[in-house]
Amino acid sequence: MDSKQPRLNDQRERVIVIRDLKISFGDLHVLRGVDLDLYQGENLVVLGRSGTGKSVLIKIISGLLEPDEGSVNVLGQDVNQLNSRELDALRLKIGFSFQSSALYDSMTVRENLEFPLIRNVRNLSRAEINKAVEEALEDVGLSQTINQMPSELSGGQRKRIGIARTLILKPQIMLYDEPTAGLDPITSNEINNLINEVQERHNTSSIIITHDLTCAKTVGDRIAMLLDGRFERQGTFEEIFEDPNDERVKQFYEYNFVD
Ligand SMILES: Nc1ncnc2c1ncn2[C@@H]1O[C@H](COP(=O)(O)OP(=O)(O)OP(=O)(O)O)[C@@H](O)[C@H]1O
Repeated sequence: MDSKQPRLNDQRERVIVIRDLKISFGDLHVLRGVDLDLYQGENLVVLGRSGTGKSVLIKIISGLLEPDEGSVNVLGQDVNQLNSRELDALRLKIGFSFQSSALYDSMTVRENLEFPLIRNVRNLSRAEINKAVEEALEDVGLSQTINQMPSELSGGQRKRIGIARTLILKPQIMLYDEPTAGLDPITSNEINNLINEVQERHNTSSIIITHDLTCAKTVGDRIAMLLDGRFERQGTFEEIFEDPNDERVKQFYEYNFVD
């Protein structure tokens, strides 16, 4: 399988800028000086073994956790300086696709998609809501499921609907936490393609956290590997994995299967 041709924006506008980020829990120094840039329109894959602090990083970016040191700027705003109302407004511009973001089983697909709209956007007409739901379903290629219940859908379809529910608020940044976890290779491939389609259609900037190197290779314009609390290695998939001498990188590669 070929790697993705990196899609790098000429103007290189940055939507996330993180500098010297540090956080510890007691004696556990999780992030020890993280520097990271996310450029407009790119897919950045964050790789790292379990417990290296990937979820902590996402929580800091979204203002759910405060770092001990360092700066986090998201869409031009210093996250640590925002009050709770400003943070809520910023979070509406970020789409979270988490493993735990399950659909409501008692609601149809349509109702699941309407839910974030009705809760977060005031004064929408019925026609506007219908249009937004239809567009979001088209985005994920599942228009025909609009009146179905989540229990009638496959795991991959549910995942796509979950992503549609996030896209309906037209986020500028997408954060995908292990998007292919628990999915078979064919369904994983569909989700990887969807991540690329979302990027192309909406020019969204995304961080994709994954252990899955096939996912990293398929969706990543750039890969950042979290090692010992820092992004010591950043680059294209080939750049990251071409150095056979770095034992930690090698171990990670050998742990996975990439065709
Ligand atoms: N609120 C907290 N209080 C104490 N320790 C925490 C807290 N949040 C995270 N940790 C610890 O920080 C470390 C990093 O956790 P994190 O969830 O970010 O790992 P991860 O890289 O996302 O792992 P995985 O790939 O398994 O999800 C872990 O050792 C975890 O126990």
